[in-house]
Amino acid sequence: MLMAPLRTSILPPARTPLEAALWACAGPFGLVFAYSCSYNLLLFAPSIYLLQIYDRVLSSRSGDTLLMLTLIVALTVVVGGVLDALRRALLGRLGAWLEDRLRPSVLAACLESAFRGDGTQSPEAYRDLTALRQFVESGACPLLFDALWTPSFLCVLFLVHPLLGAVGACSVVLLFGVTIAGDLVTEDATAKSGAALSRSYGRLAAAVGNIHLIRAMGMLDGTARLIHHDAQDARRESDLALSRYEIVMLAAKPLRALSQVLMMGAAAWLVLDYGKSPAIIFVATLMSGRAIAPVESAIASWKSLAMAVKAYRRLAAVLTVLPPARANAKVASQRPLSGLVVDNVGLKLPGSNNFLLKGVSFSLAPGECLGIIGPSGSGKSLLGQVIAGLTAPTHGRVLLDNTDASLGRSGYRLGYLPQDINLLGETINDIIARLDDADPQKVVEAARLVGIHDAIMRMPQAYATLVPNGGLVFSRGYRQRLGLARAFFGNPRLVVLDEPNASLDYAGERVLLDAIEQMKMANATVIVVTHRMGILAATDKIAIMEGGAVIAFGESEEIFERHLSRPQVASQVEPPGNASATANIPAQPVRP
Ligand SMILES: Nc1ncnc2c1ncn2[C@@H]1O[C@H](COP(=O)(O)OP(=O)(O)OP(=O)(O)O)[C@@H](O)[C@H]1O
Repeated sequence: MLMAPLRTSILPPARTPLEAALWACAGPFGLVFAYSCSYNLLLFAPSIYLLQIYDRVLSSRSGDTLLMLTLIVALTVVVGGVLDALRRALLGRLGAWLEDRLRPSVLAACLESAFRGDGTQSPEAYRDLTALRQFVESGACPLLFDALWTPSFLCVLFLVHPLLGAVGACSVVLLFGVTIAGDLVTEDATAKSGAALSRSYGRLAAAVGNIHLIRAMGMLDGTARLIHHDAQDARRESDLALSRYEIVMLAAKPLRALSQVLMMGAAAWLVLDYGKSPAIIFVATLMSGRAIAPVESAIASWKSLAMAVKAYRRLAAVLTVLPPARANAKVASQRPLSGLVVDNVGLKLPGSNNFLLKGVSFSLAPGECLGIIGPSGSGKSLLGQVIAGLTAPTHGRVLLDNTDASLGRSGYRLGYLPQDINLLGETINDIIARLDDADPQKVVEAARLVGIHDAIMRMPQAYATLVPNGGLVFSRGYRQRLGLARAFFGNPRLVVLDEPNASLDYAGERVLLDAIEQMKMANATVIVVTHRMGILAATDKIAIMEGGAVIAFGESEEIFERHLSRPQVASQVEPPGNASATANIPAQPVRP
């Protein structure tokens, strides 16, 4: 019951998932605050006990009063201990809840941020979530609540005598100043150390991902040296931060001892000159101890507080790039099919005036297949990526059934086969089903479509066979077929295939032609980027690209008639490995 996060109607609407999660924690945090208030109130008990002993017990010499007072104070100490344990347990569970609640949003935001080209921040932001949980769970949090009571203890000192209050307040301010100074002098080195450490982790992750290449090319030592240098930089900067911090903190201990001596001296002077009860010496010492303790503890946990604040800021920043809510796939599938419209699409790199794609416009009906051909570097793959929604165009737009298709906003299931096939997933099933918990029958259908079902069934665990190293163990042709099965999986509305037959043999290419025909029959719009003419037999339209622009577009027959030579059409599917396949594409722009 304690952990049921509250979200009451009096709270203003939260804008980000981080704010929403923190608002939801308001109730449990309030409870921790209440426990802390009770705990700190109970800390006054020993001082009152001392005053009572001096004022009542010693004068009356009453053993019963002493026993009663001692029992009451013992009870407050026990209750205080229980409250302290309760608030720590509550914070522990709250930290875990906060992390679980935020993880999906933070992961989505990290991946989106990587997609938008700011991938360096992603792993760090993901680690920040753990840092935030660790801070909430740590003892630093209760100390913050305790520190709120420092003014109350100082007030009591002022009430006893302004001189005692002044000594206590000066001690607190000086110790707090030392803490701030410690943070300021280490800020720069700590930031540099964190950046170098992130760099070394990033390099290690990249090295692990490319370990075969690194070993084969003899780059192991060089890679290890780079990572080592980054780690050394990180340690050097963190040593620098630590030594600066320790120098500043050298002042903290004597300052603490001095404040105690001054407090006792001032209290004793008040007893001598102003006839105050000797008990105020003990009360003053106890109260100043209580006022200074949270500040002193905060010195120890200042670092974790500062780091938690930085982690919070980074998380808040990364969560602003959350992907737009996915369009409802059900609604998308109910939309009337009107086809694909590529409207004056242009693409240029940031800070450059060089257009990689220029004024590309065409439209395709549902169930039509377009072949994109052209010389190397003409922009075929880039156009495929823009149509598939992997890259947003800087000019123009791509509409699928009258809905913006850029960055996957159409809500449709899209199929994409990249040139460099990266098979993500632990098993064959994962790879084809795109890591989804999909109907096994649909996975089998996709595998059958590209003709690899029998080969999969011959594997030791069929579709559950583990695929190590992203499928690098498989032949290129087999990986290409797995990539195709993944692209065709789940009846996609739009399929973009970049060089789908580059590694296929003659039989594989025939199967691919059949698969594309089936996709067309299911009303999918299919785009094929290719250098090899055989696959063009499946196309209804062909676009020829040159220098980022479409220089010819039309019905396949017409394009073959006007721009490509007949013999290749006649063969329909040529034997694989025909290097002269693009030889008939005109080198000079030809206007349709
Ligand atoms: N991320 C990028 N940054 C800068 N330039 C890029 C980027 N991606 C592609 N290019 C450039 O855009 C141009 C078109 O590249 P693209 O890969 O689309 O060519 P292509 O026609 O598919 O070539 P190929 O047939 O060899 O695959 C090339 O000059 C390429 O160098």
